Amino acid sequence: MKTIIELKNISKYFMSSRALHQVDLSIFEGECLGIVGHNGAGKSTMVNILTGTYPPTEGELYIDGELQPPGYDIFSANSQGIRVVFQELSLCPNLTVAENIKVFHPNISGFGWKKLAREMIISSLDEIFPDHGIHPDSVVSSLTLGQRQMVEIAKAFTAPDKPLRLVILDEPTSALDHKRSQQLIDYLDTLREKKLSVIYISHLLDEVLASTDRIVVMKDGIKVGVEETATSSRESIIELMGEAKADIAKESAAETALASKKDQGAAEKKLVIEPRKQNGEVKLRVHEGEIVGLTGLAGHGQTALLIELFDGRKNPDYQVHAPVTFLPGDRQADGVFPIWSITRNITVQVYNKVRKLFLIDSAREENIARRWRDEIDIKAGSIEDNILSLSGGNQQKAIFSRCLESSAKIVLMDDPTRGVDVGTKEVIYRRILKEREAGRSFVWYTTEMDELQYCDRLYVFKGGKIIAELLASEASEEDILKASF
Ligand SMILES: Nc1ncnc2c1ncn2[C@@H]1O[C@H](COP(=O)(O)OP(=O)(O)OP(=O)(O)O)[C@@H](O)[C@H]1O
Repeated sequence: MKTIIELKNISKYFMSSRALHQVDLSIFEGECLGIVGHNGAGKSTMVNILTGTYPPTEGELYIDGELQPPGYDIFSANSQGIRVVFQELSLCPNLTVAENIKVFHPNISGFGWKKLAREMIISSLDEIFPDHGIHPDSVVSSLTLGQRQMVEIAKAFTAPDKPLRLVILDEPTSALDHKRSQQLIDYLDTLREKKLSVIYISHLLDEVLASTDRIVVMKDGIKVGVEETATSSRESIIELMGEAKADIAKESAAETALASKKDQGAAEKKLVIEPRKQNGEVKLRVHEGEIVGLTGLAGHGQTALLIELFDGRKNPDYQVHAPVTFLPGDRQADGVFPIWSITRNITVQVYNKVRKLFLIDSAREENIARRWRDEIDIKAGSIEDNILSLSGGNQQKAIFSRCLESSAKIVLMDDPTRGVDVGTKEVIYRRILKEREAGRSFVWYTTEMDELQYCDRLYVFKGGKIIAELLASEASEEDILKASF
């Protein structure tokens, strides 16, 4: 197979923190290459070096056998047909979808630019996500997170000037539901014939196994293995990522079995969320010590309901009888406080715990942050570093810690494990189950079918309304999909 891009002996340091160490990697023409690894393993850093966002501290990058000079940057990468869809989406929220295409392709100009930009994005969306329902004149901020992710992906595949060589997708399905994720995987399958190479980075190992030809496994900035997908398995990948995590994954099966038996008895428990009026429609009810899952196709009102429940003023339909906390789905827009440290991001909701008279006691703050860092493995140089120095998945863990540290009795979660690695997810699930035992209630919207097995009851959404209530222990994936349509 023809090698189109090669990384040789690449290392990257941020001050004294090592993100990549002596990594060699070849990318073949027309292949779909998976990259997996725990949070902070160095996947995004590798992408940033490939796309010229950062220069490597040492090492060489070859494209078509030619060594790239020290000034290799995002423009050089773009001009050689290398594109990326970053984990944190990059569309301008105040512009329309078509205007974003114009910003991305400045060469589209003249009187007809708008028509051209509209056609370009719609034909790409139609090809990847049939029946997507996105209008090119919609302002991006009015789209759901999933729709923005679809636009971002479709945008990467538009190429008015030069042919594409490599498209890098970093966690492309993190806000997409099952149907849209499958559409993307089907589309990637068609690219081999066009000799377009793809790098697919994801913590969803089943998706990586379904879409790639080879899988590179990263651990602590080092490439620890390359597997042929055809002979690889979920277990062998987890093993390469670290044995401890493989053990955790095995234990989780037992936890899951325990979780699925937990719905009994809920009826006798106190209701903490209940509808104000019953008008014949299915309405959400949440009991003390219960995990309620919200499901259905993405963007059908699940996030909107969580926001309504969080903000009492927007909530005409429900009575909430206990304090709530909210774990937002859009990490960059609503989750992190970007100028604060990791510690302050974790403790911002619990000033009562860190206050000493009228001052904040930084030792107390640090104790809380350290406890969470150790429990859910937040990979940070120092917990006093800025939150943005963390990898995406580690930022997500900090936000999760913030919510669970609060004393709120009800935790509203919008896709809480988005971008979190497979080992830590299991730790998070166990923590949620433990909190439920202690009487906490969770309302959990997830785009991952697997996570629904941790819930007691499920509500399926369609067109902004709840259309079905299912008992999690009795509902199969098929039942949920049937109800969604
Ligand atoms: N701008 C930065 N400043 C300081 N450290 C950074 C910066 N960017 C990344 N790092 C560090 O480099 C390491 C690798 O991060 P990277 O984002 O590549 O991980 P990742 O494998 O993509 O993780 P995730 O799965 O969470 O996205 C992490 O320890 C991270 O904290």
